[in-house]
Amino acid sequence: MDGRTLQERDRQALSALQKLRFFPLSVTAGAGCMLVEEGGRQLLDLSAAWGAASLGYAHPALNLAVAEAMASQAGASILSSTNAPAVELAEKLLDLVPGSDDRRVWLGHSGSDANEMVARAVPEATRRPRIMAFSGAYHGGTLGSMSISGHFAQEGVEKHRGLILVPYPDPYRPFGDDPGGGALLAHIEHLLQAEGTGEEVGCFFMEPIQSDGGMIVPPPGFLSRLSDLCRRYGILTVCDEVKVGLGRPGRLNCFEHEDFTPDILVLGKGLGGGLPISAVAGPSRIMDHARAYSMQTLHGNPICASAALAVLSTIEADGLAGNADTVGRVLIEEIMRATSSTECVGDVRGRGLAIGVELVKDGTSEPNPDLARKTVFRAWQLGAVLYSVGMHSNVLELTPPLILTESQAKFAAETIAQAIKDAHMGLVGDDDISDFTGW
Ligand SMILES: Cc1ncc(COP(=O)(O)O)c(/C=N/[C@@H]2CCCCNC2=O)c1O
Repeated sequence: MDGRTLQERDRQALSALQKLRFFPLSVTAGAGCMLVEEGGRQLLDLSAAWGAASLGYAHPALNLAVAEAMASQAGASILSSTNAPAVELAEKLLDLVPGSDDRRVWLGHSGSDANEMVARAVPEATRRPRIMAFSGAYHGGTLGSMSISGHFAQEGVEKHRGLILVPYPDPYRPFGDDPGGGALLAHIEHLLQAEGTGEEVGCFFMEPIQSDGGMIVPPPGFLSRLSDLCRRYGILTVCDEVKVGLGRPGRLNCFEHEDFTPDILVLGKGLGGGLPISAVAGPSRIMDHARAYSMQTLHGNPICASAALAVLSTIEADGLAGNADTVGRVLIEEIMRATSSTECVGDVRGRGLAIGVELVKDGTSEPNPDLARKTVFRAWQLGAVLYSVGMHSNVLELTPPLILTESQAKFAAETIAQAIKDAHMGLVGDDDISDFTGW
């Protein structure tokens, strides 16, 4: 090309509207957990593109599945014709996802369109117009999914009429100073008891680990007790596992850690292994309540459905949920060991390979977003890719490919610890990150 770098061409050609940049990463190739950037440097990807590259990059099973699907392309969607990969994927998901009712699967492109469909279909099918959700939750970037989200990135968008947002149970910053979550459950029940409210709420959106809100793991038993409360009021539980599902948390479904089975499960990101596909599994009284109701031209295309089938079979065949559990424990332990002498790490938490490292002002629990931005910038300089999340943008999010090895986890921990120390010492200046606003 004309001598300009990819970053320069990116700035002059791609819209800023969809950029969430933390450092000048220009990717030219990838394999396994490694990304290759312009100029040839290799970096360890601890984000997997916000959890989408569940099998890492250029995985042979994915390559084969996509090539075979393309070679005999069975149409391009399931709107007006069906195809075997889409049907097989739906059957596979109904087999893998526990549930009692007669259920159906809806296939979409993204977590956003999946959550948007649920937020539209449940109120209409149940005639219960209100929705409950958690503050801090990121359920999507489309109007409908933003309207039922509670993350600051979705402020300024009109919320779903009658939306009730409640705090997420955060043992590190507990509601009512009750890390066990009992005070919060009482608060939620009080809201439901208010004049007929409980009967007006059709569903409650929840993440079993609140990811963009800060990789927050709820206290043991909270979601199971919340699920019981919802059931008492006839409220459907919608479990958004777009980022933390499909083996990432050390179990196939993250809700399995929480001893409850949701009425509706939303999947995305890692389902396609880097190709755009999402899925909703739910009761047929919701999922079949209308025809031609929530569709997009390429929904259920056989290429992405084949990719998803390859992802699911690889997760099962290679025991990737177990690998996430084992390697995730190593990663957390190594991060804790490598940062034990620093006072700016407030909390290290997670399940499997869904991990958050909360950065705070020394010796306090006060969020430190500036340190987080400079740490992820420094980590990139040192050869690791990770980003920050949280309602205070002070939590390092680790969602690496599920194929991460223990030795890569040890390198990751050392690199993260070094990046925190370097950033804390001032090796990254404000001008280094001025072009990279993050959230
Ligand atoms: C729990 C959960 N549910 C739904 C979504 C929306 O998924 P899409 O971005 O595929 O539409 C997401 C997306 N999360 C954002 C995507 C935008 C960039 C910031 N990082 C994320 O992981 C999510 O984490």
